[in-house]
Amino acid sequence: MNEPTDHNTHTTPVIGVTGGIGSGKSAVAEAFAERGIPGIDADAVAREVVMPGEPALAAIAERFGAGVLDADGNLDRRSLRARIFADPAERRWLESQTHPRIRQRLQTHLARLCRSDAPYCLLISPLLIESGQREMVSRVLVIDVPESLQIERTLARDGVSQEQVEAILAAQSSRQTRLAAADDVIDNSGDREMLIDQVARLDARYRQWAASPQRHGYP
Ligand SMILES: CC(C)(COP(=O)(O)OP(=O)(O)OC[C@H]1O[C@@H](n2cnc3c(N)ncnc32)[C@H](O)[C@@H]1O)[C@@H](O)C(=O)NCCC(=O)NCCS
Ligand SMILES: Nc1ncnc2c1ncn2[C@@H]1O[C@H](COP(=O)(O)OP(=O)(O)OP(=O)(O)O)[C@@H](O)[C@H]1O
Repeated sequence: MNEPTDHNTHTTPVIGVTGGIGSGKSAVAEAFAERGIPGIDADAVAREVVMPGEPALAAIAERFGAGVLDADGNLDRRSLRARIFADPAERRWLESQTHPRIRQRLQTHLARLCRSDAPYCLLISPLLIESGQREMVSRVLVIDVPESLQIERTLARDGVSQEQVEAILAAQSSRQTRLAAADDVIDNSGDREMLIDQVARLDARYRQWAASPQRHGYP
């Protein structure tokens, strides 16, 4: 197992896709995938590191008690979600357990993904800027929507209360902070067709950029 661990060893450039809860990251990733661009989703990797048998799950059960596990020993995500978004100190503790492991696995997944034939690939993460994952990518694509729309779309999608969505939003970077870190922005306040059009335009630019010998500046 000699997986490269440094992002500089990847031959395929990685674009970080970020945005707050319900901004449309998955929808954007799907539109890129339809154009042949693969991606790895940090939320999916975050689920891997708390599977039964993983050290992070044992640490969580020790800290929060067996009440955060279901009858089969799986993480009760709803229960943990309620606890960590009600208490920033508990959230920071959870992140101290999970984020280093998530980062490490993302490196492994990216190393594999970036040996594929794709011209470039994506790292899709809600906390790209907040969690140090920024270092793993060559540029940052922010999916931008007003907070009111984030809340509206998340409420329509998930069985969560408005209060909980607002608590999750409060735990994430502000819209301004995210936009300040952006190399590129997709405005996802319109319909899906508008989203797909923006992805098509960006994909054309990214392909040109990825093929350029020095990959600096804007394509
Ligand atoms: C608290 C948990 C169990 C809730 O699980 P649940 O299935 O309900 O939500 P899911 O994991 O799909 O996350 C949904 C959204 O919540 C937001 N979110 C999740 N964790 C965090 C966090 N630590 N800080 C801010 N927002 C977060 C993100 O926008 C994410 O897309 C889970 O989110 C978790 O383990 N979080 C800690 C790991 C983490 O930071 N993951 C974020 C990706 S690196
Ligand atoms: N342009 C759009 N028009 C209408 N609905 C949309 C649009 N883009 C995304 N949605 C819907 O809004 C919800 C949130 O989008 P999506 O799941 O892609 O966001 P996300 O950023 O991946 O969220 P999370 O961080 O919570 O995983 C989904 O139900 C999705 O189908």
